[in-house]
Amino acid sequence: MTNSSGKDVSGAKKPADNSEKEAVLPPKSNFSEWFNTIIDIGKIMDVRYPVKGLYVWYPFGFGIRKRVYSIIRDVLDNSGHEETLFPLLIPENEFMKEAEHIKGFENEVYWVTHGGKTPLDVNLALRPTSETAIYPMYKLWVRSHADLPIKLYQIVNTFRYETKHTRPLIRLREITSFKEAHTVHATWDDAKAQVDEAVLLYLDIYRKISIPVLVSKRPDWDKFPGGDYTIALDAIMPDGKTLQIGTVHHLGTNFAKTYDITYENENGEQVLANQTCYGISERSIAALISLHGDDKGLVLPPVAAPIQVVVIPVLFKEGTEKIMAACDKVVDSLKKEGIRVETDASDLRPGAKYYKWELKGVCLRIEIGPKDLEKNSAVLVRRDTGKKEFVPLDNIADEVKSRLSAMGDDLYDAAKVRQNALIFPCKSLPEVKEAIQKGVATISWCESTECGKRMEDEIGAGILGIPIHQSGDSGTCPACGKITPKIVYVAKTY
Ligand SMILES: Nc1ncnc2c1ncn2[C@@H]1O[C@H](COS(=O)(=O)NC(=O)[C@@H](N)CS)[C@@H](O)[C@H]1O
Ligand SMILES: [Zn+2]
Repeated sequence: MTNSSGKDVSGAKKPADNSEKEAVLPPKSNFSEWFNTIIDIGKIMDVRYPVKGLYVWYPFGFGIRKRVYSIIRDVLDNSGHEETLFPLLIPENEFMKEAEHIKGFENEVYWVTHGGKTPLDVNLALRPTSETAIYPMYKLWVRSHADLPIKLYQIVNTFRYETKHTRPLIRLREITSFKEAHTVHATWDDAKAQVDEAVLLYLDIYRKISIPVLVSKRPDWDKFPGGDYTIALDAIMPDGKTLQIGTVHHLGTNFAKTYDITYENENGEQVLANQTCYGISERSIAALISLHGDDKGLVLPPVAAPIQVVVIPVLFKEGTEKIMAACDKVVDSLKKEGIRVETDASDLRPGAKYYKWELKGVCLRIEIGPKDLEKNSAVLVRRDTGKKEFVPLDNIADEVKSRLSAMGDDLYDAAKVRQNALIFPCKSLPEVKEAIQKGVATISWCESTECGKRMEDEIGAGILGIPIHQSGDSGTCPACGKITPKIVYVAKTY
């Protein structure tokens, strides 16, 4: 792609024409290459869009997103939240209130300065997150105690001029699937209760898509700009680095002061409101793909799989009609149960079919051949374990349903075992340094900033957070030797 002066601006890899062979998936042990390849050949996102940090959803990948985000919507809608939509463009004067007081996003924000050839009288920011779009409206909406709490969320695209290495699903400049909730409360404690609820809701969402997470309080120097404190959910990726896949921020009255959000209490006084905000992005999909995938490709929990079952007729010269009729009957009975099922009647060899559908993470494969028909049975193969079973055709729908529901739990349990195997309790900083090459270290910390910063400098990695569930056993802070009951996670992060 070239710009008006003929300069090649694509910067992306040359478009692969159809003749180019599909890339071969490397083993998952080479995680970085595995991830980049599966995003491409698994038809999740097309990374060739000619703007750095912006990517295109393939329909298959979008099918995964659609299911994950319908789970997010269900959990939020069933916990007193209402979905809405605020504008994308934010006037400079409102945005700069945040920049003066809170210094959050002024280095990451994109600006719109013209309408066509006409310079705008006020520059407009593309929302990097929507506090500065929403809170001037909250100021208009919040008059009295009776207006509280407000619990709204939106699922929008946001824009951040990320200067670190951009990657599809993990670090984008256009975050295409940014679910942001913004709540308003009468007191600091009410907002704290909302933070606690939001953490539980996020745990529920991630449990539903079989993702185990670490929950911790970010150190003060790493909290959300303008927040009182941040609770974060991190997934341990297969390479041992952590990916922040959700954050919940207690904002105190900081933004209410900046945007003058006050309510009249029972005594007729004007009181500053307390707020929270909490976000999830397409990193949720990155974690889903990364934690469950294997050397053969995607492994998708049934709730997120665009195709849950593929029926494969094993055809020979004769008996084709009978086999196809049996396959159609199976497909009908599964569709009646709301199961997402396809038949692969293509002329690919069976082995090539297995490869194709395993790559796409289809949860269950059903094979029906002449011998199966004679026994009125079919072969069922689970994608996660590869386990092969013969099941009677008569109640195939129940057989499939029971395996699909077991698979979601089994995927979670297996991922939880892998996560725990990547957490290394340490007693000294050299041990931590070694442990974070493989996963997440735990170490005692007296919680003083000075010790925390010293530890980070010596380790060459950041304190990820203070686990919200602490064992309570005491240890000694490796920086000052003080006895402390607090342990922290230390990890390399995305
Ligand atoms: N460049 C990015 N690409 C993809 N996801 C991102 C990016 N930046 C942040 N996220 C995700 O978005 C979540 C929320 O972002 S945030 O900055 O922590 N929090 C906020 O913006 C608050 N306003 C809550 S919505 C993060 O936890 C992270 O999972
Ligand atoms: Zn200390």
